[in-house]
Amino acid sequence: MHTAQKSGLDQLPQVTEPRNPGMSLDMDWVMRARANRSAIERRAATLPGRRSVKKAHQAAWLARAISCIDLTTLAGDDTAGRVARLCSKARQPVRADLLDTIGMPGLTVGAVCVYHDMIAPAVAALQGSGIPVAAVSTGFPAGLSPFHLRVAEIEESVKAGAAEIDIVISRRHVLTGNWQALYDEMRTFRAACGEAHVKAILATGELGTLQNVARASLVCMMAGADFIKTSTGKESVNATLPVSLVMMRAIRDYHEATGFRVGYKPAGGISKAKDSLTYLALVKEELGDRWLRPDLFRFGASSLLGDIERQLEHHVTGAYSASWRHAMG
Ligand SMILES: O=C[C@H](O)COP(=O)(O)O
Repeated sequence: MHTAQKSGLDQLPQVTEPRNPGMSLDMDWVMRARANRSAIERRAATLPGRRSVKKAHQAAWLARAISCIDLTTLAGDDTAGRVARLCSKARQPVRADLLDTIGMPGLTVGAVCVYHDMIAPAVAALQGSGIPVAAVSTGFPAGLSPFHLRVAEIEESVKAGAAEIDIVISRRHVLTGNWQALYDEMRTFRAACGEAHVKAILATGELGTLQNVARASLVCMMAGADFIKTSTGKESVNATLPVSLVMMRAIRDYHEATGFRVGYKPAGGISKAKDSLTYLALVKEELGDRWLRPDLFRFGASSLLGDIERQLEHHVTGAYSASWRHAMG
């Protein structure tokens, strides 16, 4: 039997999901959304210690994690050369012989995520690979530039070849409870994206409460987000398990009520293979197997791939290599 089947993971043929069209803003639903912090934190605390993925199946789960990575570089000193190197890594994330051994030849990451000016080199370097380029947008990371420029930035990035746009929401709309303003903003961003898929970055570390996270998640989905994403990677607190529980449950509620599946992207500070397994197990438990695919789940991460590669190498060869051998860009 194939490694992936034995592991409890299904194979990865393309599945096409109808895009979330959004709906009108339902304020009753938004205000009903609550988050019981102590219950959520208790549940989150039990997750990392659990052996939800058996050792023999880890290679298949780690390979799945790779397929869901938005391989990211968002640094002020990014260059076309660094992005090109990152894109070769995206095309072949792990040594070919390791992938053959675990029965996953041709595995790639989910997308490459860059700033606007790096879209062109990324598109050129990924040509023919089928790997989409995602661009952070709308005045990332703070989202405080003039609104018309934020909208224009989306349009420019789509024109430059980005197939996915990671927008940042205005945190102040959440902090002041101005849900209509958040909805209108997100609606406009979604429209500017056109065919490109839009990920709504909530910057959860700046939203104050888990209840705000639950409400902002719902409002962004109502406004047509294809994905909701935790963080920019630049806040002082980025992806966490409690926040992930709240956002996944909002996604589940939205699916139950509307029939549309919205994707989930934890981002920022996820750098260890074992953490990626915890997240995948949580997705499986909270949302189900359908979400364990790159069209509905991504890790936003700049250094996770290096650790997963080391763990896979260890799995296959029994030895760890030095981390410098797994440079990203
Ligand atoms: O969206 C992706 C994040 O910016 C990456 O954060 P990271 O560098 O902590 O992995």
